[in-house]
Amino acid sequence: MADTVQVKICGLTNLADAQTAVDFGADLIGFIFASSPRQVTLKEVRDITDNLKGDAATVGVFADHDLSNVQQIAADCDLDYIQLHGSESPSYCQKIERPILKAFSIKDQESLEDLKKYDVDKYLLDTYDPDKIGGTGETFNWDLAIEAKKYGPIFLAGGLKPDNVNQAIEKVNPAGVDVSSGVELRAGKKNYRKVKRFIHNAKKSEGY
Ligand SMILES: O=C(O)c1ccccc1NCC(=O)[C@H](O)[C@H](O)COP(=O)(O)O
Repeated sequence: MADTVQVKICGLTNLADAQTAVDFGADLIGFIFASSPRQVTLKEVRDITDNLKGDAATVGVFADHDLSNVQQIAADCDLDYIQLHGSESPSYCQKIERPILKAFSIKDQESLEDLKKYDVDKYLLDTYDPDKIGGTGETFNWDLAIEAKKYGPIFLAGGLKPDNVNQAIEKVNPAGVDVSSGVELRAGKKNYRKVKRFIHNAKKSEGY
């Protein structure tokens, strides 16, 4: 049986969607401060987290932001994790005083070379796309994710959906799975049936 897998629902933009994800059992919920159709403001995230019931960890997603900007937002929103989704250096990551999910765009074997330079809490593997840094809706070769586990705990992202998340967990046995577009009605608005099925199917792998 697979180990306990953490489920992160990303790209949340409003309280109703965030509360639904938490109520269905999400372990982490992600808010995108990077440029994205799912981008949120500090005020929007404060409004969500101030009113949210439950104990999911909150994740702020940034890409090549000024360090001081990240630290300020993290403090103002009391974020539990910082997800760095750009080309932040290892020394930049060391300066963040909160647990880090460092995202890596995976294209081929060579993409894994970057991981060995970083000492972070979690390695989030996402699909390489020349035009998007996240939310691609596309999977990558999961054999590379299996190989990446030698560097530390990985979160598998990229093109996961209710219908393939169980297969992904059975194959890769990651520390966590992450989804954004695969559980949406449209960019920035979640489909509750898909959110429920995604979390159910991910947790099913643990024998739930
Ligand atoms: O989702 C976005 O729009 C996004 C934009 C810029 C940086 C990061 C972004 N998403 C971060 C995530 O953690 C997503 O969940 C991850 O990329 C997977 O997305 P998807 O393939 O749509 O499930």
